This record gives sequence, structure tokens and C-alpha cells, in this order.
Amino acid sequence: MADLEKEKESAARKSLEWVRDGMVLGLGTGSTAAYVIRLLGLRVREGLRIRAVPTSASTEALARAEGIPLVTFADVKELDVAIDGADEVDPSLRLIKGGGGALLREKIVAAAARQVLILTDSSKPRESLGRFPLPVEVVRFGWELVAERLSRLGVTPRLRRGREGTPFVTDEGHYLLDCPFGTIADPEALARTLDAMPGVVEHGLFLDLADVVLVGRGESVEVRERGREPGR
Ligand SMILES: O=C(CO)[C@H](O)[C@H](O)COP(=O)(O)O
Repeated sequence: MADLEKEKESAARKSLEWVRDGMVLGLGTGSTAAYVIRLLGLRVREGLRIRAVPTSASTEALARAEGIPLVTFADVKELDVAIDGADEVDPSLRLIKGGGGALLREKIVAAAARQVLILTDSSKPRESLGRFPLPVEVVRFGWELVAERLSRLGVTPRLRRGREGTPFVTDEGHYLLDCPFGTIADPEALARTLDAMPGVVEHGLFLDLADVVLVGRGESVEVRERGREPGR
């Protein structure tokens, strides 16, 4: 059986090849991103000069502990590279993200980056998206109505709950509805539908954002790349 933690760590190690002195990075959230942050911390202590925008409170805490200088979008308007994990990736480098609950900030950071690097283990690539329940971030007011609208799409949304059984609240103060679609036949059409739904803040379909996906596979790392159209 594949050692998924080793694969995440290998992908994280490989991702450092995209990092140069002086860069401003976006730092993702989750266990794979945590490997990157720890490795970057080592490099920073060896003299690498970078600054970074974190995508969650947990990433911010880890980056601070690692001594990585942090900035906000008040300081920078563009990032050189955003590095993050994903829950699923399809052959066109479309993603489902948000398993760690940080999809809103992650999408803002990815959209602000000249290059988006996604790291996964070998369990994440799929022929199509949807086996992983799609996280949909919603405002708390009237979330039940959004859940009802989502159910008209043929899915049974689940309100995400924290350890104590109370609703999970994102860093931006919203709820998450996890939507187990099974297979998403047309991710672009679903994204348009969700974008137009009142009460939906953001969703975990990242369809045109990943430039490079690094997939840890056993001892090696597979590099999947896509050309980016300028001016996105
Ligand atoms: O989207 C995310 C957080 O919102 C994560 O990138 C995703 O859930 C993958 O996490 P992990 O690296 O722990 O497998």
C-alpha cells in the first residue's frame, strides 16, 4: 500500500524547486501544505528570503512558528507562487478543494498568484470530480434555504460539524455544506449554478486555477503542467 504521508512530503520537497529568493508566496492549508511550510521554514533559517500570505489561521500559526515572514493583501497585490494541496484532481487539472475548510481564502490566494502549484499524494487524481463531497461555503443566515436549493440539484448536503458536534465555522465566519455529488458530469456548469445561488459565498471547484500539479507516487513525483493564459 502507498505511504501517502511520504508521497505528500516528496511532493512538498519537489515544490521547493519553484521557489526563488525574494518571492512572495501563498501558503495553503492542510497536511500537505504543512510539509511545505516546515520545509520552507528550514530554508528561511538557512537564509532564503521570502514573504508569504497564509490561507488560514492554522497556516498562519504554523508559518509564524517556522519564522516565515507574513504579509497581507494590504502589503502585496500579487503573489509569485501559491502552493496548496487538494482533495481531488482530474486529468484537466480541475480540482475539488476545501476538505480542510479553507477554500474561500485559498481561492482568493490562488487567483492572486502568477502560478498555482498543487501538491497531492497518489490517492487524489481521479478520472472525474465528485467522489469527494464538494464543500460549499455559505453565510449562516438562511443556510437551510441554500441546503434546500442544493438538494434540488440531486445531492443531500451535510452541514459540516466540528469535534463537539456544533457547526464548523470557517475563518471568515461561515458554514460549510458538504455535497456528495458522486460524479460531477459538468463541473463548469455546476460552478456557474453555485456562483449564482444567493447565500453561497464560494465553493470548492477550482476549475481554471492550477498550473502545475505535483503528484507523489511511491518514490517519485509526477509533474502535470498546464499552460496558463495571460491576464486571468
Ligand atoms: O483544500 C484544502 C483545505 O481547505 C486542502 O488543501 C485539502 O483538503 C487537502 O488536504 P490535505 O493536504 O490534508 O490532504
